[in-house]
Amino acid sequence: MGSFEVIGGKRLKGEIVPQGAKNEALQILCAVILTDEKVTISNIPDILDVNNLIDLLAAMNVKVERLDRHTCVFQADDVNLNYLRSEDFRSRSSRLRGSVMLAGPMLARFKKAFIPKPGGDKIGRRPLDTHILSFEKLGAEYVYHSDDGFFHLTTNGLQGTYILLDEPSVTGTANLVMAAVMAEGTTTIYNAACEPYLQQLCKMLNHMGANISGVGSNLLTIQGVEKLHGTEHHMLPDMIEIGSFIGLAAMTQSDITIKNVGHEHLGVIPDRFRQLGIQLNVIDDDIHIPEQDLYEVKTMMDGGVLTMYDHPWPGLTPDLLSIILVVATQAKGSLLVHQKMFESRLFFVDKLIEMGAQIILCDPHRAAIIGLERRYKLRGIKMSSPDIRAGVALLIAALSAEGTSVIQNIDQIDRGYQYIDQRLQALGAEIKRV
Ligand SMILES: CC(=O)N[C@H]1[C@@H](OP(=O)(O)OP(=O)(O)OC[C@H]2O[C@@H](n3ccc(=O)[nH]c3=O)[C@H](O)[C@@H]2O)O[C@H](CO)[C@@H](O)[C@@H]1O
Ligand SMILES: C=C(OP(=O)(O)O)C(=O)O
Repeated sequence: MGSFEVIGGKRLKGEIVPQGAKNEALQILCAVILTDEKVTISNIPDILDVNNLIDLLAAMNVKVERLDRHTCVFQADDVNLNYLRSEDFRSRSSRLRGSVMLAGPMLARFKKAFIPKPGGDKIGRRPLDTHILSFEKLGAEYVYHSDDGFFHLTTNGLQGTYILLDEPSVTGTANLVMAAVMAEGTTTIYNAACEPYLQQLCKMLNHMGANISGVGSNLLTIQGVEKLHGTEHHMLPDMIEIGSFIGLAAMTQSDITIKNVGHEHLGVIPDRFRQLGIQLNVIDDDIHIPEQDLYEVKTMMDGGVLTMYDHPWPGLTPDLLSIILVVATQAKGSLLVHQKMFESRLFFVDKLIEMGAQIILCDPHRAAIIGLERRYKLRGIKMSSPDIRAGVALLIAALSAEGTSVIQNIDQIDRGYQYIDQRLQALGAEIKRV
């Protein structure tokens, strides 16, 4: 597996264009199975997870025509149902989390689905209960095969009903919505996740002939339709990449403009970075981060230490907490990061501590960061990327550090960040793939 060698301490300068959104892409690509007509998707990020899902669709016998690296035409008019019980399907599905969302469309269109153990970040327990219980409420039956970890789902026909989700799972809501669009009657989903990824999915499904209302809220009403047809869909910019670039600019004292960010879809993200004291200028649809010597973390109104925690949309996504944490290491002031959703996502702070950061890992969910105020730089070290966002947080730390760092296991970063070494080189970073 490859590594990045980074010589840190350089200020960067220039413009960067965010890729299409990874987590939107994973939902949208699964939705192409809902019709036998052509679906054209553009602004597809050229990243490992998404390319693995495209290959998986092709292995299911979905026709895939790549017009360019970011645009594909899909046609699921001859899906190979037998393939879904194969070892190859199991092995390909286990490479990414998003593969789990093939189940909803399969149930809707073919009345059966297989869910092998999905892959994705190892950041804590990631149960599938919300997915399976929702399918059951729509009228599917399941058998769990403990020998190979497959869920096998079948139905005689899905029936719309009222479903109160036990938690607003992102992929669980997407799976349920895709199952319900062709169910008989009305499905009401309360406590639905409503991230921009899901808003985009619902928008695309409505263009395909679905009847979903309440989009953007946690109460979705879906009138089942008999058939969906082809459409065209353009992916939003990746809000997690945008947040990562804001953090990168601040931490490396760089002057960076992030182009075409889709500001109206970023929710609280810009304000969370402003609370860290980072100056952001929104110019048209770009975000400009000027070179800043120091940023000072705000306190609570009563003077207490600021806490940043994750929360389902429109709260702060957990996927940006690792980035926020690394940026706080050089701030003036202190921050408490509380990662509520995942219990194994903060252990990478060991590496930051080894680099010289002042962090106290209070427990698996909470880390207190005492900003260094740039009194001294972090030191470059050899480290390994445990998951996608910790990987990028460590990369940001390495770019700001004194000396050379080596980051191993960069497949984790390539899962979600497109051509990241080349795009950082274009900003003046000294990074190479070794
Ligand atoms: C492919 C994809 O889209 N992955 C994203 C998706 O994963 P994914 O859809 O797998 O994550 P879920 O939304 O299901 O939940 C993630 C974890 O948080 C817990 N949980 C969830 C909601 C809640 O209110 N309270 C709570 O504790 C769940 O029990 C679970 O352990 O959403 C996560 C949460 O935004 C993101 O980190 C992932 O990047
Ligand atoms: C956790 C993430 O991804 P996945 O759900 O694909 O593992 C992420 O994108 O931060």
